[in-house]
Amino acid sequence: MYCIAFCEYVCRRCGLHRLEVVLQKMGITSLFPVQVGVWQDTIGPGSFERDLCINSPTGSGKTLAYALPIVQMLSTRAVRCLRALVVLPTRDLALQVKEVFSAIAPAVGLSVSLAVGQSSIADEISELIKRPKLEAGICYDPEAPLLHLRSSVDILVATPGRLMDHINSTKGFTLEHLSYLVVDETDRLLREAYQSWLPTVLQLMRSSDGDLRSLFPHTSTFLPSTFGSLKTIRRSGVERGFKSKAYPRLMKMVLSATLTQDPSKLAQLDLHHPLLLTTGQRRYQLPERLESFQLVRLLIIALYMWYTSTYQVP
Ligand SMILES: Nc1ncnc2c1ncn2[C@@H]1O[C@H](COP(=O)(O)OP(=O)(O)OP(=O)(O)O)[C@@H](O)[C@H]1O
Repeated sequence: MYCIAFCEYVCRRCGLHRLEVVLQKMGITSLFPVQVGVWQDTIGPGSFERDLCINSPTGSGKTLAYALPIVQMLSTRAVRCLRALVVLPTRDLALQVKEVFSAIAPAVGLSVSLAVGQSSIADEISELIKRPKLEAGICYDPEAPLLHLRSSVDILVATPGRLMDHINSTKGFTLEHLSYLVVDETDRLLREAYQSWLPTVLQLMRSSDGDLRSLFPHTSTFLPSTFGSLKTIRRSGVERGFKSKAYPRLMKMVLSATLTQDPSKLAQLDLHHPLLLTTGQRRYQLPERLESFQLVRLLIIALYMWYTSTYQVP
């Protein structure tokens, strides 16, 4: 047990060093405030225990803020499967984010892919799904190939429409091992439903195989489990469910330059004890006079407590 923890610690340190080298090559010598904030809340003791809502202006470095901790956390993964999904509303934004991941992830042996509209879905499938090499004398049944299909990527950057295409029709494409979900440009993605991608993704990650069958009766994507007996242990936290049974939890990060504070909209994301990180100017500020009032009120309370304890007022 301690041995595994120690090996993991050593691997993480190596991964961190490799990431530092890559960042230096990219000309990044220090982290922007949002990147420091997210790193502190995701790496280290208690990491990823809460979902994060990040509200930070355009150009403040949000992409690297989530890319760095995700790549660092996945750097010790033993088996390749789809563990992180980043969703963006447009193809151009997805391309930009994919470039950032592609710049850092290979340094720790992770592979990144893109799923966006206006590009060949066949090319995407061949990049996303690994087919087994046919060995001499072994003939796989083409009608039952799912046991042999595996993800060739660890991280996928996608737009909602193409993501839904893969969910509905790409054999071997599964979200069952997902540990991190990033919803970038959240406001925009929540405004437009895009084929109900969000409830679908959330449902897929919660459901048992039985539920999936009823949800997608026409697809064979999930049947049988692509990885046979392999079960993902999402180590970034557990939730207590029915009868306090613990089950692994997906970590979510939602970001925007103008993040909605409307609880009914945020509720769609099903966030777990969300923590709001905000940089730049505060969106809502107390009027100056109200802050002075708050200070005076605290002084009055302190004086009252001192008076009642000193003179033992009943
Ligand atoms: N720590 C850093 N040091 C120097 N440059 C950085 C750092 N982090 C990010 N950058 C650069 O800052 C620019 C803006 O970063 P990024 O696109 O991630 O911002 P953003 O907050 O995601 O903006 P948007 O809201 O437009 O998506 C990029 O060119 C990126 O390479």
